[in-house]
Amino acid sequence: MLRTLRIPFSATKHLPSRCCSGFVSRTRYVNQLKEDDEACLAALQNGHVFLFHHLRPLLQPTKTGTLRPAALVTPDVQSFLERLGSNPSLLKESVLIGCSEQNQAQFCLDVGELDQAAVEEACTGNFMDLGKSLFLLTGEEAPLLTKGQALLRWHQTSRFCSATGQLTQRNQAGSQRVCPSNGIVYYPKMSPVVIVLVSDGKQCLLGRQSSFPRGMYSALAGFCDMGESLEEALCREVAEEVGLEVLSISYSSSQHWPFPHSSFMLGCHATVSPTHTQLQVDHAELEDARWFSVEEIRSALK
Ligand SMILES: NC(=O)c1ccc[n+]([C@@H]2O[C@H](COP(=O)([O-])OP(=O)(O)OC[C@H]3O[C@@H](n4cnc5c(N)ncnc54)[C@H](O)[C@@H]3O)[C@@H](O)[C@H]2O)c1
Ligand SMILES: [Mg+2]
Repeated sequence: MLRTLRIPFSATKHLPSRCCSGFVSRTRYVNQLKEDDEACLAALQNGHVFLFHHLRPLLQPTKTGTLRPAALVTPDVQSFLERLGSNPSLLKESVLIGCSEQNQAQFCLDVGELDQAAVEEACTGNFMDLGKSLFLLTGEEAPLLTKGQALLRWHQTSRFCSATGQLTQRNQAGSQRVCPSNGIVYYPKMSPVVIVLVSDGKQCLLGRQSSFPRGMYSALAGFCDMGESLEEALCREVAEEVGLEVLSISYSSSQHWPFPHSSFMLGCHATVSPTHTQLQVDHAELEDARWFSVEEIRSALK
């Protein structure tokens, strides 16, 4: 059986935004801050901080009536933290998420230990569910919040060494945690997931899980198993979920997906033989799977 992985040139359209020549220097600056705790602490003093409350980001209204993530300057954050009687070292729990085009380091901080309403009043904003926020934000701002939430969640749920049970210590950037007794270094974890639009040349295959909102169908998806290639995971998932054999694969693009934990979604197209399209749906995984014509997809997207 022929199974090929083709990376089309169009994948370049998904490269990160690099509108000015500072991309390399910003990238290296962020990398340096991950390595150097003192430099990272100094950058925090002059940086921008995005606040979360129990992993829900703070959004502020703009003059045009839209919402934006609140990029607060550190002295302002420090002063209202003091005013609200927070632990003085709370600011140091910020995690580094990037660097703006104005060369300002960007951090996230979860202030879940403080009274939510008091923080919202001090910052003239509201903490919102991340899933809902993503429908309200522009493409450029949403990834900052998903990255920040994922990193904050990882620190909140990965505090102990799985070999010794001891509390691990994070570096200032929050890019790793180290066990003080055996030196094991832990890095933020993502699970690779393949998501695939299967086609027989005329129709495409979509499925739905019983947990999806009514009427929603999506491309097939599944977690990669240990030791599998992307291609192997894709062929296994399609075989498991709908009982079809894939003939060819092309990679499309990738995306970090924060729900329910951090997944690294690898988007692909795949073809099956137009003479072997009979589905055998595994109802333990999918409530339904169906072939859809181009016209049906067009009218659903409208
Ligand atoms: N169409 C879709 O299903 C769709 C669309 C968009 C995003 N996603 C995301 O893709 C991810 C995977 O999709 P799925 O649920 O269909 O996967 P799946 O088909 O692999 O089935 C999920 C099951 O796989 C097992 N599993 C194996 N490795 C796992 C891991 N690292 N983490 C959690 N469970 C693991 C668990 O038993 C789990 O119940 C989900 O997180 C989902 O949010 C899926
Ligand atoms: Mg699945």
